[in-house]
Amino acid sequence: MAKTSVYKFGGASVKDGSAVRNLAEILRNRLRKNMVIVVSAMGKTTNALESILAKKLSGEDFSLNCTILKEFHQDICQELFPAGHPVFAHLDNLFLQLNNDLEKKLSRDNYDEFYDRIVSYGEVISSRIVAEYLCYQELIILWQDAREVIHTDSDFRFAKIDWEKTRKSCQSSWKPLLANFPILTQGFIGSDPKGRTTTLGREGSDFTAAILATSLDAASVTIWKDVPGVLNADPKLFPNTRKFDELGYREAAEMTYFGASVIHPKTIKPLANAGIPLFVKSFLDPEAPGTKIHEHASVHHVPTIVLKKDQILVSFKVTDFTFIEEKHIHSVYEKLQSLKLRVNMLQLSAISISIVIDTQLFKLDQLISKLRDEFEIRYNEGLELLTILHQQEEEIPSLLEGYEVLLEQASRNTFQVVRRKN
Ligand SMILES: Nc1ncnc2c1ncn2[C@@H]1O[C@H](COP(=O)(O)OP(=O)(O)O)[C@@H](O)[C@H]1O
Ligand SMILES: N[C@@H](CC(=O)OP(=O)(O)O)C(=O)O
Repeated sequence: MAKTSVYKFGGASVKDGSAVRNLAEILRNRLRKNMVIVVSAMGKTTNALESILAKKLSGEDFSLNCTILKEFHQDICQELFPAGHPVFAHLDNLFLQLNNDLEKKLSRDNYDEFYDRIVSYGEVISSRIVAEYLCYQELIILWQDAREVIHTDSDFRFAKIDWEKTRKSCQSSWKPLLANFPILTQGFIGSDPKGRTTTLGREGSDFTAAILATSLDAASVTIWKDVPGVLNADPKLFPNTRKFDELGYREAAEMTYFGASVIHPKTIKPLANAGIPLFVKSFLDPEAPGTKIHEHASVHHVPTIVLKKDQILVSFKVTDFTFIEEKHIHSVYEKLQSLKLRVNMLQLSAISISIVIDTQLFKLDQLISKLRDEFEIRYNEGLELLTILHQQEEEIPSLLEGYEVLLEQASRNTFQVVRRKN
């Protein structure tokens, strides 16, 4: 039997009617049985659902947001389907369910579980529309709910995969189906042991593609993006970028670790372990080769820039005239871990620990309240973390022009700076 291949289409590739049409054209000559297509929510739907949740939490009226979101999807359907097509009833139904779920009680205590339930609608709605459109185009595909095979723990918003159970479900439920049909499913979502919806972390659909690929022993994964492949910087932020024709798993993982948002950071590891190549290709130029990420890529030393926005620099200063010791670091890391906060950069001085973290709702307040008895805490918000791999000294000043530097760190291969616009 031919090996499975996995395609992933993110939000940008299904952001409007013509994007969905383009997706169908990409699949027209490529779709075959044994293929899994993973789709994300359409455009910025997840952000829109997050805004609805924020309004609900603060007791504001969010009905207009829901109407706008429904109209956004309805407009896409009107562009793709004739009046009276069953997709319109599906859409009505899903928005009815979403509104019912939004009626339920939300507090800071059940926020994460509630969040997962609500934001999952983005992927469910998108996958319904895309599946209906493909079938309407006679590209026959089976719609499957990812929550039936992607098993996780109950760590809502950052759920961890139960790899064994996921593999079993993929092999027993989906493998037989794939022998006859391609499957279309959702990225980003899974279910916990009680069957409750979980999510894998923002932008987690790339990771879903990797989970399904390893669980189905796939031959390859292709993620379709609005860029020609993996470049040496985000082309939306930096001019004169260069595309990598190939990258080693390790290099790609390093780029994503520092924040290159083109691939979700958890995607590479399972693929590397299983030796499954990852192709990053452009949905705007599907015939172009893109970037191949695999084991035997030749090593390069091209300077590579990664920019992470919305960063907070927090400094913890000891107040009792002692110096920083292991116990201080341990204490800070323990609290960070309990809040599921990842450190993007760390710097130690004799009397302080400085960390850089992502901006996340409520988290800074919680961190400060947990540590304010031990340390004098200062923080700066609205910062950017700039990482340059294989830096060339002469190019650094131009990247810092017009910025104030708050923290800087360099090793032989990596230069990092926390900066703020002047
Ligand atoms: N090194 C990089 N190479 C290519 N694209 C990058 C890089 N770093 C960041 N990006 C950004 O990643 C975007 C594609 O990823 P993303 O928006 O998450 O896709 P999707 O949500 O459609 O899956 C590009 O539009 C680009 O702005
Ligand atoms: N829709 C989710 C999951 C995702 O991965 O989306 P995208 O493939 O558009 O990055 C998010 O926005 O976080």
